[in-house]
Amino acid sequence: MTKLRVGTRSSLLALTQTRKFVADLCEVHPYISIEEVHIQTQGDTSTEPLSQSTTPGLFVSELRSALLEGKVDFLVHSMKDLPAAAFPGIVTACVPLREDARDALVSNGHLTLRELPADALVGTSSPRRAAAVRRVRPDLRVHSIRGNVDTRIHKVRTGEFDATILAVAGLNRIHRQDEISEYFTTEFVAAAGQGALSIECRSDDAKTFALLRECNDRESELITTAERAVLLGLNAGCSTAIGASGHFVNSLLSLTAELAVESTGEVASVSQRLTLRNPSLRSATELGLELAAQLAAHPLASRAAWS
Ligand SMILES: NCc1[nH]cc(CCC(=O)O)c1CC(=O)O
Repeated sequence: MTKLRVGTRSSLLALTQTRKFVADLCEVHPYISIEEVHIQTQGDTSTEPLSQSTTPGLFVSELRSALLEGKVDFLVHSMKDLPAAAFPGIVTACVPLREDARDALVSNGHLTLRELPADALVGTSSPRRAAAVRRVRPDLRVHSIRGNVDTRIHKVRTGEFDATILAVAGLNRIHRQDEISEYFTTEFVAAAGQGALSIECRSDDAKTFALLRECNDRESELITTAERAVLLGLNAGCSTAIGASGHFVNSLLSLTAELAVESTGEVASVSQRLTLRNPSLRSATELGLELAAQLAAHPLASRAAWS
């Protein structure tokens, strides 16, 4: 019996997705036993608006320290919470099959964004989502909202906010999809890596790497690699209103990226498709970097903040 310890945050979403991954892993490797280690991060305790944080990876640094110190053997992250740059001593062992990458509106009265009354208060701490609201509904108010997914839904249901935007994947995972009043498909582009998990282990731990690797989904890995390369190329941080969304069309990897000005909602959008049928992680990265270069050269880029 191989024993492994998994490090996870202890929010409802983090625990649910960790347990789902562990269940899938145990199906592939029935002789493994997994111990769950809960780790609190600065992101769980701080009340400062995320976009004003100067520490990249607020939700991950304690988790990665525990991994490097040998307190745990692997980590389950929401990929969206990870800074785009690689971390020394740590590798992505696998990207499991990605969930729904879209954003959704949770509102009182089950209204869509276009149906919300003028002056309605929308809670979001994401510059990308704030820009989207300002573009579609410049007459609404946008304020920062903090807390876990369940807390944010509660803040809408108790009337503190009229609506909030959340990832469909997170709502699905905690079985709160009934709260959704609108799915955003064409209005704006979702965050790079949204809906995907990133499973990490120490780069010198070949045995754990090999076990985890069997849970990799190649398409999810390629798509999210391209999306995250857009962040890398722009050196984007939490304050950047940037979206990147890839998918396979007839076996070709296609990527769209959007950079917005948070205060006005103005947006620069670029798309490109790889002509290769079997892309490598390297060619997926190059596609993302190419779109980042196009966005950086856009006249709007000088007014779109990035750290
Ligand atoms: N810490 C924010 C965060 N990180 C991952 C998700 C959702 C799940 C996902 O994208 O995988 C969320 C909440 C949200 O944006 O609604």
